[in-house]
Amino acid sequence: MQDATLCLPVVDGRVLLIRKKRGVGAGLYNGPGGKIEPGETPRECIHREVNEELRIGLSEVEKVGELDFVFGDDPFMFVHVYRASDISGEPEETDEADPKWFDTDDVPYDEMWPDDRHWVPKLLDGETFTGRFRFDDEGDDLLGWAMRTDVEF
Ligand SMILES: COc1nc(N)nc2c1ncn2[C@H]1C[C@H](O)[C@@H](COP(=O)(O)OP(=O)(O)OP(=O)(O)O)O1
Repeated sequence: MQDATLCLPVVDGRVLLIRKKRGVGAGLYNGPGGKIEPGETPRECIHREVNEELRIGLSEVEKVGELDFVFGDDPFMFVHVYRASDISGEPEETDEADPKWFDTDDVPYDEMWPDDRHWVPKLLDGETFTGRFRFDDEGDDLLGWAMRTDVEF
């Protein structure tokens, strides 16, 4: 199982997403984030990844979720999810990511991983959650999911 992180900065009624340019989920909108490196904490990872992908800093960062992704019968990724209420700097396009702000009532779910429509609204509503999402072998179709809310981290 690969551990990873994901963060959605939500500032002034808008959420900052990236159009992923390479790797897992390339072409889709997602929050910035990535795989946790050996010896790194999840919190250290999300600050590093956001800086690498967008050249910005995060502030008022809280952990709000944990997502467990399964492809076929195999564990795929365990993702620590953060919400940031502020950023420092101006998001820049890099070779990994193209940033874009969206109104929180206009999130582009049709261009995101299919699990996102189940947990992103909870994050935007200030809820905490865990979720387990089971995809087909290739990770194309979401076959089933289960979520809990009001979780303490
Ligand atoms: C399967 O469903 C997923 N849904 C969502 N919303 N996000 C997902 C899903 N699977 C993975 N992710 C996220 C979790 C991480 O934020 C990234 C992983 O991306 P990547 O493998 O490209 O991570 P990096 O460390 O940036 O990769 P390289 O440095 O090796 O390019 O996707």
